[in-house]
Amino acid sequence: MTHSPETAAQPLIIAVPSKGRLQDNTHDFFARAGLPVGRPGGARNYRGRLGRFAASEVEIAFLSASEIARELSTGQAHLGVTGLDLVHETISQPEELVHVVTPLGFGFADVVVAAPDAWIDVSTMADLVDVASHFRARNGGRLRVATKYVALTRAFFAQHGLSDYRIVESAGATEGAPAAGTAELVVDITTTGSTLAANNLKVLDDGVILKSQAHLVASLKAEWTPAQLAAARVILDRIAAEERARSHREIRALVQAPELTARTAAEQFGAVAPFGTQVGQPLLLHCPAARAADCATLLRDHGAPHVSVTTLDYVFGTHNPLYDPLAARVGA
Ligand SMILES: Nc1ncnc2c1ncn2[C@@H]1O[C@H](COP(=O)(O)OP(=O)(O)OP(=O)(O)O)[C@@H](O)[C@H]1O
Ligand SMILES: O=P(O)(O)OC[C@H]1O[C@H](OP(=O)(O)OP(=O)(O)O)[C@H](O)[C@@H]1O
Ligand SMILES: [Mg+2]
Repeated sequence: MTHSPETAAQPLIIAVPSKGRLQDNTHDFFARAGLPVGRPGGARNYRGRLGRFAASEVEIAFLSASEIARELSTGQAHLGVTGLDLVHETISQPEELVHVVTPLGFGFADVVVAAPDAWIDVSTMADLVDVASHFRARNGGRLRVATKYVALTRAFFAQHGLSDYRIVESAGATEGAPAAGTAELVVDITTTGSTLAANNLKVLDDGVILKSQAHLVASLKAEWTPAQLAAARVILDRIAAEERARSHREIRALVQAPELTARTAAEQFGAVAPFGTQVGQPLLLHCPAARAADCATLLRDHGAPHVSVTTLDYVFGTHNPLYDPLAARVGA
């Protein structure tokens, strides 16, 4: 079959961070799902491949985390890895433009409001509202807030009834602004808190605007062809299978009444018996990892002389908890 240029297959485009702290974790995340990110031509090449997909099926776009949020909102990428903070900062109506597929368990950071330690009377947003009006009366100008999270700051301050302030856009070294005399307050991201502490700043008690981590995010603005959806399904299947495997343990034991034991393990620990139960055959359970040891004890109490607990690589099921909601939202 020949294709005219208009009908030639368009690949599924996945945007991944090309630098910064999300990059390595993103590559590890795809590799765990058996889908290594390939970058032929090295770090200067801005297009790559995923796993064994042909270039005509899946294309990787290497971008910065904030560009990824933007490309998802305009539909230039179908899927992308970026921080939730950037999704909310960059996209004005995230619920309408993107679908959050799953959190990824890395890139944790809080977007916070911080004030100088020396402001001993200020520990809440309400205190800040008080200070803001006095500040204006005393200094003539408005309280200045250094940040690159302009949209998040505006929305959060409005929510707390704080309007007497001015934003000073800051691209880097934001925490240095108060000491440098260019702002009184800071809205920035913090992970360990050491940068804030080093700059004699404190987070307000109710000053956490957003708790962020890296997420896999899908675009609702992109055009989703059947082929692109099919590729997304394979990818999300692998990711879901790996996630389920990582969060569960396989437990095996010979018990006298497997049916009863399986039911008890389900009730107490949320374990499932994916292959059913049969008297005289070892009972095989998949149990949430955190409860696996307790579940093993239960099996011993139910007469098992020996219980083995192992890790899993992949667990594929009929339902795909990641793909199904996406398909529903893009109307597939
Ligand atoms: N300690 C941290 N400091 C900054 N960002 C962090 C931290 N921990 C996690 N992140 C996340 O990393 C993402 C930002 O990544 P990165 O700095 O690479 O992107 P960028 O802001 O687009 O690039 P640039 O900083 O060059 O403008 C955000 O989602 C942020 O929440
Ligand atoms: O709470 P902490 O663990 O101290 O981390 C927070 C700091 O880390 C980031 O800066 P980064 O070092 O990435 O420099 P950047 O401003 O150039 O992004 C961020 O902008 C904060 O300044
Ligand atoms: Mg940065």
